Amino acid sequence: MTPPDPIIRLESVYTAYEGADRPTLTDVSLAIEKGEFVVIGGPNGAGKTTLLETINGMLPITHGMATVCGQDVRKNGVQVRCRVGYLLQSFAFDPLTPFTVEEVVLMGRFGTIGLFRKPKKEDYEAVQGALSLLGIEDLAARPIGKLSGGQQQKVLMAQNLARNPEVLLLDEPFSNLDMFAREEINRLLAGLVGDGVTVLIVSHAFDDLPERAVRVVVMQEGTIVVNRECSPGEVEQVVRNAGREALHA
Ligand SMILES: Nc1ncnc2c1ncn2[C@@H]1O[C@H](COP(=O)(O)OP(=O)(O)OP(=O)(O)O)[C@@H](O)[C@H]1O
Repeated sequence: MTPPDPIIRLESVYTAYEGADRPTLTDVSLAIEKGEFVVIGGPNGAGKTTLLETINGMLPITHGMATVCGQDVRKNGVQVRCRVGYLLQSFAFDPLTPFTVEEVVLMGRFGTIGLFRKPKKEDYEAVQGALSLLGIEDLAARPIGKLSGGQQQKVLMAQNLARNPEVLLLDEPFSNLDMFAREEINRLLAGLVGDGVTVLIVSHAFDDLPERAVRVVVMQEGTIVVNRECSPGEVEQVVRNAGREALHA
């Protein structure tokens, strides 16, 4: 039997921001299997967010090939984004944003519901399920803009989970969270990976990763310099070693 295709496959990908005179990602190749937990490290400006945006079909790929969930990212970005959850780095709502928490989480279902269609019972059930996974049912009726940064981050996580993503891209998801919330989200992520969801997480803090084998990817200057499996306890050392080697190169 032939093994299944990787759920994420990049082959010699170059990505450029609009108006930039040179590509931000250069010659990036990566194959991620379904259900892997991938930690992406590397210094500020190395291209970690750019890598997530590329996988999510948000940036023009100027060279190379990228498929996610079996879809060509260059041609079918919208279809890719329906199957991928993406938690943005340090996103904050305007205090006057006119939506409740429940409405913001329901927005995660829009790709499934379709434009101008009414949400169905199953959409509301998915919203309740996501709120309960994050332990924020009590916030459902609150205006999103009036919540704390950590609460907003949990709501955005719930929004992503409400769409039942096959791939979850998380850009520094712990930045606003207290230690208890971090532990809870980690348990949640371990459960999702156990259910076959593929998780990619950009982080600068590696102290409380789920207890399972992970793939660590280290980026520097727009390219991948390390890509290997290890235990969660080894991740920080792998990232540090890559940084030291770059300094002495
Ligand atoms: N919208 C943009 N337009 C042009 N260049 C950008 C844009 N966003 C990021 N860049 C550039 O792309 C490079 C990679 O940025 P990116 O945000 O991917 O880094 P990062 O590794 O996620 O950094 P950090 O750890 O600071 O979040 C940087 O040199 C940055 O200046």
